Amino acid sequence: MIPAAGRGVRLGPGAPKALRALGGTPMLVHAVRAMARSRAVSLVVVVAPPAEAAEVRLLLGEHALPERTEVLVVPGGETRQESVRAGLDALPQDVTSVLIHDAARPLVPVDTVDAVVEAVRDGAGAVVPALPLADTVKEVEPGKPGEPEQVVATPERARLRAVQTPQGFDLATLLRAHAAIAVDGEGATDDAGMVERLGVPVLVIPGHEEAFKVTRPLDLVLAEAVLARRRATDGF
Ligand SMILES: Nc1ccn([C@@H]2O[C@H](COP(=O)(O)OP(=O)(O)OP(=O)(O)O)[C@@H](O)[C@H]2O)c(=O)n1
Ligand SMILES: C[C@](O)(CO)[C@H](O)COP(=O)(O)O
Repeated sequence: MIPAAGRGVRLGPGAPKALRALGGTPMLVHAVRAMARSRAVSLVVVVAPPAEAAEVRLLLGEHALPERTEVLVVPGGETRQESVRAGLDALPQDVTSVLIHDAARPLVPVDTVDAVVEAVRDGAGAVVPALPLADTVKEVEPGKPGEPEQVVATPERARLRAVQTPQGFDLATLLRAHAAIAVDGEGATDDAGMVERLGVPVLVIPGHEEAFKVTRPLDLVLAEAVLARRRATDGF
């Protein structure tokens, strides 16, 4: 499943982020192709910005994908979590495992996708690809408006990871996590975060530098450079 219904406010004004061009092709198309490159993926559910769902259907019809890949487009919600919920509701009954991948991570290598799949097939209830941090991270006490923040703690960096997507799940476990959050939970910024709260172990596997999220304008500059290098060396 590819949540793609965000506006991309941090990227600056323009079309919804998933529809903005990367190397002349919408970011969403790159993300769908990145997932479809894995032979384990037979269905891609795209969660589109509600106002652009018809446009997204047309767009995906116009761009080549492997023949074995079925694509379904559903409208998303106000938050990423609501969009993922909409995507889960659209899954066919026979699905037992799901990968959830941000449209905003268009350049994830297929080896990373396959490594997540393998870990789920090996029995993990939830799997996240992750990388160690390069910066030191501070926990802060947010000040009142106009006042500076104060540092309250410095978590031990060696124990921290920056988490990427695709995140892989046993579908029943993820559905249980969503149901629990709907009853009494605060939202989570990633899908594995919800599963953690059930007390289900979340397995960490190595992420990849090229699976970075396009969030701010400089990320788009980096994505263009990575794509140009791939096109020059790998021809895609
Ligand atoms: N209501 C939402 C919000 C986000 N997403 C998706 O979740 C992924 C990760 O979100 P992010 O990169 O934060 O995207 P935006 O919400 O678009 O970014 P911003 O906060 O800058 O607006 C993206 O693929 C985005 O399209 C979604 O499907 N539905
Ligand atoms: C799911 C995610 O990409 C994992 O790092 C991230 O939490 C999404 O956060 P965003 O604020 O919606 O970009």
